Amino acid sequence: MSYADYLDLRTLLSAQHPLAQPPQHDELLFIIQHQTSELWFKLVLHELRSARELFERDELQAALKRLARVKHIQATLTGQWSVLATLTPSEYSQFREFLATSSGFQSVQYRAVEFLLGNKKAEMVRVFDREPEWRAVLAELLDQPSLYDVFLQLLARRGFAVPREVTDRDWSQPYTPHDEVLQVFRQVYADPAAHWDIYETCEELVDLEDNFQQWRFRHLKTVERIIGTAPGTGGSSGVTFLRRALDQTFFPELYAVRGVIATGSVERSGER
Ligand code: HEM
Ligand SMILES: N[C@@H](CC(=O)c1ccccc1NC=O)C(=O)O
Repeated sequence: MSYADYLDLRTLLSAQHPLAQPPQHDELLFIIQHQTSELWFKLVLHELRSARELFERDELQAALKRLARVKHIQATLTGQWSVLATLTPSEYSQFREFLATSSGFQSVQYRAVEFLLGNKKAEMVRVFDREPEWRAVLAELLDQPSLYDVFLQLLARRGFAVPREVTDRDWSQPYTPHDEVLQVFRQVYADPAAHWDIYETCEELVDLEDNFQQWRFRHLKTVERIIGTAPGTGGSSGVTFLRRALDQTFFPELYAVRGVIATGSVERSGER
């Protein structure tokens, strides 16, 4: 077996099909930027699914190893935006019309990562009505607990007061924050040494979300410099839509607890 056989390079390297007529030099960059992102999304999914299973089996250290790898992949994905940022508005406008109404909305792997991390949006499954295998993958993930859901179940098994409505619920629904969960994290963050592995896992999850937000931010800023405030090919408002995504959080109580710790028991003396 050769290098090319093992890696199936004939398939991989013949999968770039620029559409612009006359051909445009920069379309290959656009295609490869997306394809490499999709390859990394594939590995992120593989690692996150495994991390979720390890949480279910109470194998926290092994799960953390998976998350550490995901964080490095995210850093690569975020760094990669600088390659696409070399695409100027003039260059992009040479082939944008050939993309028609296709858009990142239709990335099944991206949506799968969002679902696994807990951003459940049932309506996004319908995007894949005409691609039944992909629709099935997403429908299955929609109905399964997210990484955060299984982490909260693990905390309940460890004896923390995580309410029943959190550990046993309709997983297809978006997660809603609970004060009881915030109190659990308050306990953990008030005495890290007493709950070290849990504390470490919480911080890994925050890193993961932080990295995800950095990817979103670089997407937004790259899009802004290439198409400004033009609406997206997928029918959204474009950068306004992308900016709103930055307000979303996968792990609400892990962010809320920071305010609690920062303020401690000190009463605030009026807002300014
Ligand atoms: C010139 C480059 C790019 C532009 C102008 C652009 C623009 C946009 C816009 C405007 C949207 C909102 C949906 C729409 O109305 O189309 C969007 C969504 C999206 N884009 Fe891009 N994008 C670019 C490159 C990329 C790349 C390289 C990726 C990597 C895979 C990507 C992944 C996504 C994803 C996953 C979404 C859905 C986000 C969500 O639903 O929150 N985009 N993009
Ligand atoms: N939404 C982009 C088009 C775009 O970026 C795109 C088009 C086809 C396949 C992937 C894409 N990437 C991310 O949205 C635009 O409005 O120009």
